[in-house]
Amino acid sequence: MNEAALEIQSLTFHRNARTIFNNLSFTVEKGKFIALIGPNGTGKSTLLKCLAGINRIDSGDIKIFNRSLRQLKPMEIAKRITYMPQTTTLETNFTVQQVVEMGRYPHKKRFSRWMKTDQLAVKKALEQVGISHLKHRFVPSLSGGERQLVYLAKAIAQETDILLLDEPTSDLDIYYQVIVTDILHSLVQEGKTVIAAIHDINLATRICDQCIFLKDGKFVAYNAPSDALNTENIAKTFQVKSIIYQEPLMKKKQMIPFDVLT
Ligand SMILES: Nc1ncnc2c1ncn2[C@@H]1O[C@H](COP(=O)(O)OP(=O)(O)OP(=O)(O)O)[C@@H](O)[C@H]1O
Repeated sequence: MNEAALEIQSLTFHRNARTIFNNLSFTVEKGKFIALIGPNGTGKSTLLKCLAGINRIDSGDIKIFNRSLRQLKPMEIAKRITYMPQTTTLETNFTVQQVVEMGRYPHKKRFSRWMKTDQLAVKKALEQVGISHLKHRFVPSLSGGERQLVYLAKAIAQETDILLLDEPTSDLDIYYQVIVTDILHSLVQEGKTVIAAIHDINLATRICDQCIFLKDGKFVAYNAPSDALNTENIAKTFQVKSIIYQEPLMKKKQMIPFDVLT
């Protein structure tokens, strides 16, 4: 097993007196791509926000590369973890370039100068995501999919070891789904750890190293997709009947939902 990028020990989190997670423990290996799969309202975004230090957990501990989040200041966390939210509606009138530059803020001291490394990181992220041509556009003028790419570029420009992405492909057409999937793969190849909430089960299980099926704050499965993707886990997680088949060209399991369980 690789070094642990994240160790979650007995995580408990309540919201408005409701328990979202109770004593949840798991480990994420460095350099793995984890897909977080589960129904609406089951806690995927909440979990990502806990891991990013945005949601303060009630008890337990989250360690990133062996250091507890509790010991780290927000700027220190932001040098190690990028969190890309699900909602990409930014009303403020920033250009694409300015938003991607915000990814560099954790690396800057107050009043410190903009360095060549910052400029290069922004340029590289814009190019990698394929949105250099949009850099002077104002973000509110972009389509939903274009905005999602801007936020991904910002996350990449932050140059962290761990990326937590909430629905990074939900607004994208199939062309950009493939582009973004390739980008995420190359980040993982570089040794980065990616956890992404993804609703498209076939996409998620095709591209990840391991997937978490989450239901009401509990793990139904945390395994390689070839093991985790089965009719029982789909039924337990989504209350849906499904057919699982082996796609012959990619040799990956895929799923067709066909009825709800009553
Ligand atoms: N700020 C908030 N205040 C109160 N309740 C919240 C808040 N954010 C989320 N919740 C509730 O916490 C639960 C988990 O929400 P969360 O957003 O984590 O679900 P999710 O699995 O990401 O769902 P989706 O797939 O719909 O995005 C839901 O019942 C949601 O209504």
